[in-house]
Amino acid sequence: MKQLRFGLFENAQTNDSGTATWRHPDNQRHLFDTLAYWKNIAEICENAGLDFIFLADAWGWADVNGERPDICTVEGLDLPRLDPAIVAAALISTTEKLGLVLTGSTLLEQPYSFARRIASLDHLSKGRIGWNVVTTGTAETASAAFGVPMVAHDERYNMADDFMELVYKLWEGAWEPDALELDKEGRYADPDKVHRIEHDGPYFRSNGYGNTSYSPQGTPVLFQAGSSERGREFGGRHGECIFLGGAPVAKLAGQVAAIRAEAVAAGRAADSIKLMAAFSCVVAPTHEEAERKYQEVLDSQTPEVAVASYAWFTGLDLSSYDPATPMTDLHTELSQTQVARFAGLTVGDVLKDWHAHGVRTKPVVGTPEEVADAICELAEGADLDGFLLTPVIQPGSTVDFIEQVLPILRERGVAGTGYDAPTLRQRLVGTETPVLREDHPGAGFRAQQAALTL
Ligand SMILES: Cc1cc2nc3c(=O)[nH]c(=O)nc-3n(C[C@H](O)[C@H](O)[C@H](O)COP(=O)(O)O)c2cc1C
Repeated sequence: MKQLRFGLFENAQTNDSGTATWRHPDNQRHLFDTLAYWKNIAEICENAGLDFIFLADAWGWADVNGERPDICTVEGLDLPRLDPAIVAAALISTTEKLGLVLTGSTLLEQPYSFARRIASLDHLSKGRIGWNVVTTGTAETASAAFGVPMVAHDERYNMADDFMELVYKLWEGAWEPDALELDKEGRYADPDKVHRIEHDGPYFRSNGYGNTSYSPQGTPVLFQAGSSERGREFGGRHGECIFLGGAPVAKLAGQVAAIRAEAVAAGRAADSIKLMAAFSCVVAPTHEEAERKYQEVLDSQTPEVAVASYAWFTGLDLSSYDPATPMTDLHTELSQTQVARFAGLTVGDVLKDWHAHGVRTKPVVGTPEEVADAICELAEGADLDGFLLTPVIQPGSTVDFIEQVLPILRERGVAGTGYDAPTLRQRLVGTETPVLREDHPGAGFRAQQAALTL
């Protein structure tokens, strides 16, 4: 079995994933707006040799028929938050090896300023930055807040393709990797290695010089998680590391095969994309204790959150449907994944499930051995490259995994023991150098390459 990679799912918000576990007495996430919280989490991850912290993000809020229900404020469901790029910047100086992956939206960001911000982080962290490319599932309220037009689901991916082309030009083509000479007797930089870029796309335009020089990784490691047909096509083209929601092993295996096929269709090697499934666990020395711990997490949550939370992700007000309505009758222009994953269930079933887990899958509840077995079965059965640990409470869930489960996986030889390469891309994608593989479409925008094809 291959050596698995592990990242930690985090969110600069008191709750995440559409659940509201903040009331749990051991949950420290309500301190998310303090540097002390983040330093502690990052230190725990780095000491354990986890590959990265992933900072999710969302824009907009829960909206039920034009109103943000008071329950959202009472439970801290959707707001307030911090900007993950700022959290990542703060953690660069408190860590040395840990990868820092942040979420950024191609609907809401401006590519030129976004490219500059990411390159700045990659320079300062010496190549530890990843970008989770999202088209924004919660688009309706977010577009209202940002004052930009709402764009339909599949078109958001066309827009994202255009965004990518422009940022590749800036990251890969504007400054050659060896443009800076830093010779005090000679030149600071070589003018022949600094290029104007031109982009006149259907959605974005830019004409002129890049604002940042070539950063250690050039393009940050590209993460993606869209699972609709169009989302998968986008991921197969651009993604280097793709997150999958947790699912039964057979379904995951199908998703993995479909994504690898998309990569091949885009002219890339099937194994150039690393697949990581979200994984949640509640672990304790005995099975009974683990079940009791999990029940405490469920009991800490208020059921009324579910309607508002589901509406936040999908725009659908489940309380307005008969509970017996099949989920296959519903359609959304927001996150289609959050409707499709419940095919075969009714609206009533989903409300119950959503209260417990939100967008998260049901945790594996059990002893350290049971959890390690579940990880190995999933990884082997679905040909996964790693897992994104999604904690139910923080830092407790993370510490439990690190102290109780990780040592078993290391003993079995399926988890690495530390940082075996300097940059995030080398560790995660397995490249020899810190930059994009040659078969990645972004590599085609390198200045040298462009010159060769002229
Ligand atoms: C592990 C994981 C993490 C995700 N993190 C975010 C996030 O931080 N922000 C976001 O807007 N969407 C996030 N998503 C949602 C996906 O980016 C995507 O919008 C969703 O799967 C719907 O895909 P579709 O638009 O192709 O239907 C995440 C999905 C998964 C599985």
